[in-house]
Amino acid sequence: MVKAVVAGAAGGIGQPLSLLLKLNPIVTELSLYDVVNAPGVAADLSHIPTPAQVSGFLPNTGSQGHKGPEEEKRGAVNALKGADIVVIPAGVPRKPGMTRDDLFINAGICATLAESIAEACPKAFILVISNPVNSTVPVFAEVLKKKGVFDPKRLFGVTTLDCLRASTFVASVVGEPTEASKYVIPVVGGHAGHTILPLLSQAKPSIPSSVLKDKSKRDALVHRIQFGGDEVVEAKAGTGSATLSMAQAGAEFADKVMRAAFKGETGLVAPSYVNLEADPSAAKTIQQEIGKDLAYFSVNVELGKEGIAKLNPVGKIDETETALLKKAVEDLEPSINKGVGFSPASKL
Ligand SMILES: NC(=O)C1=CN([C@@H]2O[C@H](COP(=O)(O)OP(=O)(O)OC[C@H]3O[C@@H](n4cnc5c(N)ncnc54)[C@H](O)[C@@H]3O)[C@@H](O)[C@H]2O)C=CC1
Ligand SMILES: O=C([O-])CC(=O)C(=O)O
Repeated sequence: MVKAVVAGAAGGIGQPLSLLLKLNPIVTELSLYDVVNAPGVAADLSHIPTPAQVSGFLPNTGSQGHKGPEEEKRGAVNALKGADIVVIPAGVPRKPGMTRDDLFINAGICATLAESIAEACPKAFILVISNPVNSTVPVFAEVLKKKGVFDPKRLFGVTTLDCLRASTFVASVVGEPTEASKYVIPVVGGHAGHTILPLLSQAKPSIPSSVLKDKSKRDALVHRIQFGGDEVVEAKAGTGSATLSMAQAGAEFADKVMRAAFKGETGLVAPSYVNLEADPSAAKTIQQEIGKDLAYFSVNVELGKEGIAKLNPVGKIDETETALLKKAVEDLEPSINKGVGFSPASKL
């Protein structure tokens, strides 16, 4: 029996993500939480004949009529009770002209949800989608630490959309647009602009040197992967950011985490933005590779029964990537510090 929770389930990502989790046969219970409309989304999905039994929760569930921070937490705790995996796309998306860092207002939402998780399901795998991921993952970790339940092996920043974009854009540039899914490109670093570092030199199958050695082609490709989110934000012209591709990305990553944890599948590897303490000996190697003692970084993660089984080193990178890595680390550090230093309004 596997209980999955989506927090932010009524939103642009939350709805299609909840649909995809409803279609995943590993999930037997699907609990949807949002500050609006979660019961409606739950009623809708509940008519699909798959194993997952669906329910929806609002902040004031269990104590009608009040919607203060305490009520919000109570509703979330009801939704989260006994969860095995929690996927979190709760929070405000970007509008044109904004950076992900401008979404730091989501830190408060994340801190409140982290408190509820600490109380309701401290052992759950936590998959953070809410931006800015580079800071919200540290926010989750700090709250969980204060509550004495932090397990770095169970906390994941979801960066899968960067990998999907890398596959799609690489396939298009090499002239194989219909073969996108065969390209696997590790994307390391973080999830914002220059912190997104696609390791094109490690692509499988490898990218032809006619692309890799052509500076303008390669720079354009890297830029498109790093700033792919902006393309969608601009195309949506003020109505939001990537939702459908993100739902697919979130569902793919959640599926891998669940297959490793609950089905015992081995050899499942995917990049994710994690606290490097999840694998202390690998952390040292990674920090040496990146030239800085960052506490968080996205690397290829080997998934297992307890979440993170092993962190893979960045590995061999070429000269172009070495320069990109320097910039990624520079930009990532302040975002991590901002998340670590965040003080939620409520007393933890
Ligand atoms: N990690 C990634 O690769 C990506 C992350 N995102 C981020 O995901 C987040 C959500 O994006 P969208 O779904 O497009 O936004 P949206 O505005 O459509 O949906 C967000 C949902 O969160 C809910 N919400 C707000 N406060 C809440 C709380 N305290 N508890 C539970 N739910 C709450 C809202 O009611 C809404 O239904 C944004 O921060 C966005 O930047 C978006 C795309 C990719
Ligand atoms: O660009 C945004 O704000 C949403 C996001 O993280 C992405 O699409 O990668």
